[in-house]
Amino acid sequence: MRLGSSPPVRARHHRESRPPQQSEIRHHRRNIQVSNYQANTGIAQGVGTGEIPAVRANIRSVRRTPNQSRRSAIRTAFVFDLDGTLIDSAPDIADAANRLLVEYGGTPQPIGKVMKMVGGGAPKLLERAFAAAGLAMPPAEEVLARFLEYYHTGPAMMTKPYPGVPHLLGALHRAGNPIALCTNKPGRATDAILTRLGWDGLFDAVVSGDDLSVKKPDPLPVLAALFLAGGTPNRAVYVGDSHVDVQAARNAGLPVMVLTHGYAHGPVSALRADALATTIRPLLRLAGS
Ligand SMILES: O=C(O)COP(=O)(O)O
Ligand SMILES: [Mg+2]
Repeated sequence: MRLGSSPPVRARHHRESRPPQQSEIRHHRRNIQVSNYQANTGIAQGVGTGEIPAVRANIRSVRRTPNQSRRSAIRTAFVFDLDGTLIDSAPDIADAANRLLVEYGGTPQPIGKVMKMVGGGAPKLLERAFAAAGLAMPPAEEVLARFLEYYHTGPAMMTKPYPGVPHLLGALHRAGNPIALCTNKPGRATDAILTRLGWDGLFDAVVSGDDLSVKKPDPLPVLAALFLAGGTPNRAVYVGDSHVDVQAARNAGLPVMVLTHGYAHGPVSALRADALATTIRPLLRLAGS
């Protein structure tokens, strides 16, 4: 369920007349989506970066509970990118993009090339794919809708978590570290992938590429994800794979670690991240910290 549409599925607890059970409250609080946040605060789609203080104030006053504040205040928060960081999603993305290129009379592009088009959101990917195929770009909305039709038929057919990722996320979740997902991938595909991987309820907040009026590298999605998850910038780390992530983290004032297994466009050393890692496993040391 995205911003601006009907209430989020997880808000169903509000409709029940009996008080929610403790287990439900926990489940609900651990699954804060931007759409819940918008419904509860009245902040509409179209917020700009100048409104970050308002975002912060609203989240603090509306979302936090004494318990959750105590828990999050003493734990390092993690904001994760999705594609190329937690999951190797390029095979399914390339498959959908190539089916689209063929539909428009182009030739399929090798997966290695498509990988380098990922990171700036689906509209950017499509611009790059049509340019690589030597095709004139059709109207952006039309081509995005067609791409998503293809992609939604199986967004996690070949997509897999990178080694160590499920273990890390489980450890952070159990240890009480706030964990947020901040991806430029459109929300419907994000949700489908999380479900397919069995990750529903794992993240404390999920902000996707079409949840807000701006995407990474704008800091707003990063900060919204962080605050919604119960974290604060002075005790948080961003984990990504591309220049978009490094820029977004810098803009949000967060330290950034880059995983070298992802979809960076050039040499990862040129990204000037605070840390580079070949796998996500080193972060295990921070579980509970
Ligand atoms: O859809 C994209 O372009 C990238 O998604 P990401 O932000 O999870 O890397
Ligand atoms: Mg990425």
